[in-house]
Amino acid sequence: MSDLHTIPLIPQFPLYRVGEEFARVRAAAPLVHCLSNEVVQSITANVLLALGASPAMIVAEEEVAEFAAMADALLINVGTLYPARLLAMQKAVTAANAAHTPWVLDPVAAGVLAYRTDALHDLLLQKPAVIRGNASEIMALAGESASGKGVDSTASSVLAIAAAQRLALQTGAIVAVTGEADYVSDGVSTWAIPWGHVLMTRVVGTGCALSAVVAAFVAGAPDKLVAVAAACAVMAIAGERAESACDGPGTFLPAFLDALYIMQPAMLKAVDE
Ligand SMILES: Nc1ncnc2c1ncn2[C@@H]1O[C@H](COP(=O)(O)OP(=O)(O)O)[C@@H](O)[C@H]1O
Ligand SMILES: Cc1ncsc1CCOP(=O)(O)O
Repeated sequence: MSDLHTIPLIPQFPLYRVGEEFARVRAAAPLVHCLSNEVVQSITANVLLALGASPAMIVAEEEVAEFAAMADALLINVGTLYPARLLAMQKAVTAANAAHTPWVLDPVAAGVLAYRTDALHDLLLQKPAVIRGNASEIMALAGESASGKGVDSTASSVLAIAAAQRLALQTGAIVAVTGEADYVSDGVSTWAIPWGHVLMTRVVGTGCALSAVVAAFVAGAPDKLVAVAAACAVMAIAGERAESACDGPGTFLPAFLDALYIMQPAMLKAVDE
């Protein structure tokens, strides 16, 4: 585990680049094939729609390969994993790789349960473009003896920076570790995304929806590291704005969707200049 005294200084991702990436995604309106968990389907689809992307939850073993090849990006989230779903995921990933469709892995509760942890290690061999998880999940995948509290992290993201960098080098994926601040790394360069609000952890699915947004941003991206950092920033900034317009978790969710919908790429540029 990293030691607080050895945490490197990580540069903050510039807001003007968030604006540029957001403009690219809004213009492209990417089609995102989501094989997510059964808890977060609705918030995931709504977040993608509010942003301007097109979600499709195509999950049947008979259909996933065909759809992964026509989508702009694929999301694999193991939150509610069972054998039939895992088989569909493996077929979707194989087809995505053959069609050069980038895919994102959300390793929900990695390290907590043996079945999903074994499945995740197999999926890692299939070259995800991005891995997005909380600190416990990223540390577990990087080989540390970390374990979350079910689907939640028991560690701070700042303590998982080294694990994220190592996992990126091991897999060739961009790794995003999220929490109080988000850190995005390709193993060589690392960006910090300092925005967000703790209320985002009091409604289910913000992390899972973020992984879907990461998939939307990575579709056709000229620079995947920049795309993933921008995706994290857009969600975190929307979280801050929603918090100031709500009373608690019940009103946070609609305020969050509104914040994503209202957000304009040009506004993000202007704040930084
Ligand atoms: N303590 C916090 N303060 C501010 N933002 C947070 C905090 N915890 C999580 N977030 C934000 O919530 C979103 C989901 O992250 P996280 O809770 O780490 O994912 P997961 O749901 O997979 O555990 C991210 O955009 C992150 O920036
Ligand atoms: C509660 C729960 N149980 C299995 S998957 C899941 C959703 C986790 O969503 P998130 O980590 O984004 O809050």
